[in-house]
Amino acid sequence: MKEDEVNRCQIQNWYPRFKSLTIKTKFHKLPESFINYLIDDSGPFLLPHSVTNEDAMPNRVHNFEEEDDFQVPEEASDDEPLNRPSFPELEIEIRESIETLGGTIIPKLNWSSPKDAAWISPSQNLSCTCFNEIALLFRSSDSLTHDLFNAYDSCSDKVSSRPESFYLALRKWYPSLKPEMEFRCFVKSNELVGICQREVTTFYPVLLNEKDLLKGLIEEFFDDKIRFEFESENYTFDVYVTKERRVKLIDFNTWCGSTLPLMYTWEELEKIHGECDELELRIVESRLSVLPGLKTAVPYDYLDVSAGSGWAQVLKIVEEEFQKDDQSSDEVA
Ligand SMILES: Nc1ncnc2c1ncn2[C@@H]1O[C@H](COP(=O)(O)OP(=O)(O)OP(=O)(O)O)[C@@H](O)[C@H]1O
Repeated sequence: MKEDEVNRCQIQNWYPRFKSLTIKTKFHKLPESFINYLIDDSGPFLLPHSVTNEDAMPNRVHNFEEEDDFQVPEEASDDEPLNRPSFPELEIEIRESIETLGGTIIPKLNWSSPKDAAWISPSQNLSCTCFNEIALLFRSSDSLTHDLFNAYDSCSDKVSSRPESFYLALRKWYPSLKPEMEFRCFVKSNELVGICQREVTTFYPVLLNEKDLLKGLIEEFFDDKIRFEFESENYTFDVYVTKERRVKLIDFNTWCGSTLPLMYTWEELEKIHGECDELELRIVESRLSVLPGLKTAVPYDYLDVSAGSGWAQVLKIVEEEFQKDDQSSDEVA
């Protein structure tokens, strides 16, 4: 892979050309002081001081002394006051953009969203209404370390350790996107060689009936809108199919590198020849064939403790072993 191919997948680069096909997005070039704040591991984690009085964690205790039963530990009082970072200009510009996008957004850096950090947000998802919520998600995300440090690691012509500039992309938030309607599409030598379900941890029966229809819609979208417009030969893109059967572009990603092939393997995709082989839309065909999640990478089997599950069987064996041990220790005693 070449650096150019990686660069084309940065949202601030592809967005202007594909604006009409994707989610409305606003961009802010990030000052290096904010990038340093994101990567600084030296002290305690502090949210920026908000000049607009917006708070990422409204329910947390702000002033411990106001708590009825709070006693100041001696060593804690030495730490005050904490020097909180502040980015007043950026915060105000972001507030304006969020307002024009309807009040709620999902944030992204050049390539990635902080998708692994949703658990820390009070909403438990990636929606944000203010700068401090964005800062909280970004500081808590490991996905963003790809953008900050490793974006060019798979490049054969690597000279850059990071992009020249970082951008914050604010995308209008759609609360009712259905995960089963998101698909990843694989393009090799300008041919669409594979499509698959993006959320692979769940079986969606509806997809069994709609597979052919969805494949046709996505293929047509690729032929009409993407194939001759995106400059790379090998890449992936994610789409969402609306209930009106319109295909919306979510994102471009590289071929291989840090992009997950989801229900395929890269070896398998390399062998498909777009012109000869029939295009396949691969879905989870039954409850038994779900795959580990992207966010936690914990296999479903690990979480499933219901009767008859893998865990139930392991626990049964362990219990039997304990019983045997008990019996033999009884015998010894
Ligand atoms: N505007 C939006 N409103 C609501 N949810 C969204 C929106 N945009 C994206 N999402 C959800 O967030 C997820 C991650 O978004 P996105 O693809 O932009 O992140 P990413 O970091 O580039 O992910 P990947 O690296 O897997 O492509 C999407 O799969 C989708 O479920």
